[in-house]
Amino acid sequence: MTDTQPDPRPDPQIDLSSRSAPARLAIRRALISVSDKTGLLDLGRALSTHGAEILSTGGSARALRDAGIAVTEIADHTGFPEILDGRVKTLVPKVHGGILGRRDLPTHQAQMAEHGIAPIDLVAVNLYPFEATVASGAPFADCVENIDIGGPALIRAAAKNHDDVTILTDPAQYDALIAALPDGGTTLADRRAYAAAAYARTAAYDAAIAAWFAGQSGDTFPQRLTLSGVRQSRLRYGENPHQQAAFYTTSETRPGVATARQAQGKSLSYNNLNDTDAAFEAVAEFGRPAVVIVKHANPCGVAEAETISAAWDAALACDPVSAFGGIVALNRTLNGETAEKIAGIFTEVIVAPDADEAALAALARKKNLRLLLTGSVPDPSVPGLTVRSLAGGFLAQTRDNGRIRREDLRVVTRRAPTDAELDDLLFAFRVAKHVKSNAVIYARGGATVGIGAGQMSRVDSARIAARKSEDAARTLGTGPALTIGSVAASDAFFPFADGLESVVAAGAVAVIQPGGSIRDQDVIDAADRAGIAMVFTGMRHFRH
Ligand SMILES: NC(=O)c1ncn([C@@H]2O[C@H](COP(=O)(O)O)[C@@H](O)[C@H]2O)c1NC=O
Repeated sequence: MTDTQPDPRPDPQIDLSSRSAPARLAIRRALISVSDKTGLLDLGRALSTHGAEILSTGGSARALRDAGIAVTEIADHTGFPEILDGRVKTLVPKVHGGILGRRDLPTHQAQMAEHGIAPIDLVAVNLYPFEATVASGAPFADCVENIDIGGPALIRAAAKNHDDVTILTDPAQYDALIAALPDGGTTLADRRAYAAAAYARTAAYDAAIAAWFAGQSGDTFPQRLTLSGVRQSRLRYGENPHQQAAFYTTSETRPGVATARQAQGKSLSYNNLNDTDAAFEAVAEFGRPAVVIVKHANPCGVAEAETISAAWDAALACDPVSAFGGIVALNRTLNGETAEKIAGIFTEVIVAPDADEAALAALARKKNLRLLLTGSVPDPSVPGLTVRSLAGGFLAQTRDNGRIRREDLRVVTRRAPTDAELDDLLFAFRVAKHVKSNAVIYARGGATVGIGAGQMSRVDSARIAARKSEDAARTLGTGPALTIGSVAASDAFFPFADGLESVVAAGAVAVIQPGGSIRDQDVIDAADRAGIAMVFTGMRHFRH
């Protein structure tokens, strides 16, 4: 569940002696104007029971009245009708004066009395569903009409005058408010927490509107970009125990860690979330049943096969030592047979679109193992933005949704790859996209047999991948390293022939790489001398 409640505990650093605000604020008059009517009747009933007069706008007033709760239409209170199809309902001095007038200032009190303005002690507002309207693909005019004007004005006014006014912006806050009524109302600490949540809400709302407008004119990188998220959980710690962390979700509905249902297991850590995201994005690249095992955000085994169980076997065989304590992502429903096998080694997280009954039963014994079910798999070709912070700012870029197909490849060597080699080359290059640079991948038969990740030299990545393949062959007792006769993928071009010569030395018989180096011809000549096939993709997949 989304963790939207403001933390009502006062921050010890904050001076709560604020002017003459009472310890508890009794609510004599409340203004309710909500689009999302969830919890409205419970709130209205509780306020009414505790003697509050309720003012309310059209639809909210109707719902309250229909439930038998006493309510005054805002138009009757202000003496001014709701006009312009609801564009002006509460934007009148009698409402905003009642919210903004300071109770501790005699001048404010005198002016309020002079103009017949009654104080409003609580404002409960949630906004026109702009984000949901946009997400539904509604026409431009409908989206514009769903930009709430009066609501944010009420929220901002009430939050500003939090000394005297309680502001609720989310039905999830109603229970706490209802519980505070018998105690005499909200505390100043409560109201400050609600005010913080209120400004965060209007900021996020305006950020969504700004992003939508920028998107309408095709501007992916507007002059000012506001990131907005809702805290889904506080994490026990960050990447390391001395770091604090929390998980925020955005409005993006891409299937993955943010939208998944956790079917079992301990709570997810910062590293779990990061690695699971990496694993699930990688496994989504493949059309056939596929498994990706990730350690420290890098795949240590990837395979596709006729069945998900066979894909697991092949992915594990790539590097069974590193797979210990890994994150396992599947692009098909987890079945009992595969679940039994995965549970056979220590696994931190399994993420899959779904799991059948047998799988759930098989994993139930492993109480700590986290199982995330996402419903579907993300589409790797869908565009989107990714961001990363750095000192003094953040970098934004479009998601790497590049996908190389067979027809994009250019054969640059005398020998052309066979059909089977082409399949493996494309497979290996898709894996390379999800391995930190410099990445060199060896693959055969739809499975990785050696992964070299994150090295400063491409030659080192090639050698490390080959050595790991030898280690795996030794561990599994399968004879010589499986790189012999494999294909190799490089995420970026070989700047010199030495990288290519390394993969040839490891036994690769076909290579896929972007090309584009000024020394491409040296690399092609080396490939021809070795009698291997090589294709250029024209697309690089750096990943940092
Ligand atoms: N225009 C106004 O003065 C105004 N005052 C409040 N609203 C919004 O009207 C909605 C509630 O309307 P109703 O109670 O009629 O269902 C709320 O989402 C509230 O944010 C307004 N609508 C939009 O701007």
